[in-house]
Amino acid sequence: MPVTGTGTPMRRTADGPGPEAMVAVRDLVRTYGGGPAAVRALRGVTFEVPRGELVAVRGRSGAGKTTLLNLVGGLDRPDAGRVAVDGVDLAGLGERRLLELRRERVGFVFQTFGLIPTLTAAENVGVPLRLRRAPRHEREARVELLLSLVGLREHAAQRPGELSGGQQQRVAIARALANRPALLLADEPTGQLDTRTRETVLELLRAVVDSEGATVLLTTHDDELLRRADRVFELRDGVVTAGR
Ligand SMILES: Nc1ncnc2c1ncn2[C@@H]1O[C@H](COP(=O)(O)OP(=O)(O)OP(=O)(O)O)[C@@H](O)[C@H]1O
Repeated sequence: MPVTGTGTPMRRTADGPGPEAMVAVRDLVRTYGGGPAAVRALRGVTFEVPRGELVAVRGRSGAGKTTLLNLVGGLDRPDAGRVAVDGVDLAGLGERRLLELRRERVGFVFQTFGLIPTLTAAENVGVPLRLRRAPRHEREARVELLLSLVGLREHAAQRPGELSGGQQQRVAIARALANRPALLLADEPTGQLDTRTRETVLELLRAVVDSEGATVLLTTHDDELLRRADRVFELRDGVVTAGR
């Protein structure tokens, strides 16, 4: 069973992103607050994420990485500039269409995990499948596969409060992959993992890109993850530059 994506590996472009980039960001500006206390998190960010690549954004704490992922995922709106996902300009979408795009095309791994505390690990992973009313047998098979891929089969019945930070992070990754998103957005997806589980997650992220044709945009400080990325951007002083 495919882990994610469309099932068809996407075309790779050797000489940079073409017009059909999965994510295209132009002159993105996001300022929090106003007056002298205003924080200019993004000051004109432009970059593209080609389809079928694993792209990493690095930058110091507070550089604006989470802000950028939230804008790409349509969880927040920019003050200026454009975000297009899969050729769709997010500015042109109302809240309902944005929600549909997120549910159907995008998987999120948040730094804070965003798990529902009253649900078990398995139920959390199954949430996106319930939302799209997947039949029960499909849901159960998919949840089981994903939990074993992230090494958590034995923890299926535990609630987030009964799991370690690293285990919760892996539940969040499994949940983000539940609907086979074309685009996976992940904020520091290996931040809480030990060496062994980190390797599992690194391999999983590569697999969703290499075997399933998904596109991954993530933020990280993890050198090993940066090494395995197809492309690295650096976010510094509110703008993005090529990171390597
Ligand atoms: N809701 C908010 N209100 C006010 N300021 C905010 C808000 N969210 C973020 N900021 C500020 O915007 C800047 C960028 O924050 P962001 O969380 O995007 O950084 P980051 O690169 O993800 O950091 P980290 O690596 O620590 O997660 C920071 O200075 C932060 O304090």
